[in-house]
Amino acid sequence: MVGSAPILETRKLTRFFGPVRVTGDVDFALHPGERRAIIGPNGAGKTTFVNLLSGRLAPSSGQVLLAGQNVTAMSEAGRIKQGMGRTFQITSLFPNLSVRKNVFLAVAEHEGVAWSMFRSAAAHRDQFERVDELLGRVGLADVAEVKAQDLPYGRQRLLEIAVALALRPKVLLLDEPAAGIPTSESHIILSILDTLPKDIAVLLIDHDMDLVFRFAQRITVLVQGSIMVEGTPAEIAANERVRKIYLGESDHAAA
Ligand SMILES: Nc1ncnc2c1ncn2[C@@H]1O[C@H](COP(=O)(O)OP(=O)(O)OP(=O)(O)O)[C@@H](O)[C@H]1O
Repeated sequence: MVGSAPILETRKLTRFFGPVRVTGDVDFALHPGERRAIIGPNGAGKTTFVNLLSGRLAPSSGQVLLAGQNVTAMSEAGRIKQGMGRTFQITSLFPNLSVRKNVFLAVAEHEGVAWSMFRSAAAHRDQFERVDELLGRVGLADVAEVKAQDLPYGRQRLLEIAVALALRPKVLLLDEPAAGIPTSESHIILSILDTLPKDIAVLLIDHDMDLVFRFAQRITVLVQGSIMVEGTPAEIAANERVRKIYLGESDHAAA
């Protein structure tokens, strides 16, 4: 990773809401295949930062670069086409369609294949194989025919990951994939994250510190919209300022 060009980068990225600076002068770089987490106290600006990366929000100033290309003015849809994958806290699934159909539509969209009721199954064989592979990867093969809306919330989050992967992202932004999942089950998310293709850079935001510290190779700590410190999980766990400001008294010795 050292020496490789960043796949995702921000330069002096800044966002105001009215008079309040919620993101301030953020210089950030994520490298191909990296496993990174962003942590910070409530209101630190984590979700705003991800929204600026994905194009959901426009910055007040500064730049976002994806694979070296300045995408600051590009729409969210445009960035997805360029390889910026994302899961959403608010689900973006088709609730009435089956798990399999949700993933199929994403695969077909990515490959530019128009879905037709009148097409033979054989014509879609490659897409069906890809759908099966993705369902297996996120552990949803056994519920492939269940409607998305009938899945427990945690498994809907897994389906979102499958849909995001169907678009073959270079970068995957995961905003609270473990939200709504009991802490005792967050290891399921971790094991899915472990199976993600190694060439995809993954940026995780989550409040589950066990998940964050087990997942990340590096952690970026955001405080009041700016990067306070970056480092390995061991460095962050040992950082006095982080412990005081964010982790408090709890001990998250890097697992
Ligand atoms: N659309 C908006 N309009 C005005 N203020 C906003 C808006 N969105 C977020 N904020 C403010 O920006 C700050 C950062 O919010 P953000 O949701 O990005 O933080 P966060 O670190 O993701 O918080 P949490 O950990 O609680 O999810 C907060 O003070 C929030 O109230």
